[in-house]
Amino acid sequence: MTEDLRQGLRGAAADFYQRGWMLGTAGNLSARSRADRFWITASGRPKDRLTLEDFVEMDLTGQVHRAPDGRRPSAEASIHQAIYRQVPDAQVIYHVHSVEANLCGHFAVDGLLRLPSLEMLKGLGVAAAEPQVDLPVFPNFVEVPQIAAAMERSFAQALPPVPGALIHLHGVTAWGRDGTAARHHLELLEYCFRYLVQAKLLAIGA
Ligand SMILES: CSC[C@@H](O)[C@@H](O)C(=O)COP(=O)(O)O
Ligand SMILES: [Zn+2]
Repeated sequence: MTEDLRQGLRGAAADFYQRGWMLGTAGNLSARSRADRFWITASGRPKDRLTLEDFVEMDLTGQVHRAPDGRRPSAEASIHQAIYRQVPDAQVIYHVHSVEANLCGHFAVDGLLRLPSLEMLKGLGVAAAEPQVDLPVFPNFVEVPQIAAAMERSFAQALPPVPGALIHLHGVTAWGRDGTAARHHLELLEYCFRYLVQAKLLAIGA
């Protein structure tokens, strides 16, 4: 069972690497193994060639339970902890660094990125003819636990309108009730980012 979780994350990482979202070891992926524990990619590993030894099991307080060969958890594990603590439905979390996600950070106003008003947002849980959805954008503090704390404070007040968030000039994080849902959410957000960049190039409103 836990091997299945890690195999699922390996497959997702290889796929996201091919799309250019996890180059140069960028990004981190995790999956809950039980309510208060999750497997997460070890820090600094190449995401196109992860092995089963490239995952660390830890809990929601940050304590490491299994670390093959002394692997260290992702440097951004505190962000995963914060999301798992605040979003009970989140079973899988994907954090990637795409060019478009980082370009879109420049379009944010007061920490919010207005997503394009597309029917596809239905796949992110927003069913409206012309959806008006703002994605939260968090500052990229040098100390990662500060990013995690900002997210946790925000999510404790209200969860984002869609299952994802941006970190400014850093990357996007999306989650779901399983690997398939998390992947769909990430793909839909990335589609929105590409749309927004194209719309800006064409100088049209989104
Ligand atoms: C390519 S450097 C990117 C890292 O600083 C970080 O943002 C990242 O996403 C990967 O960190 P990691 O510790 O490997 O999980
Ligand atoms: Zn990152």
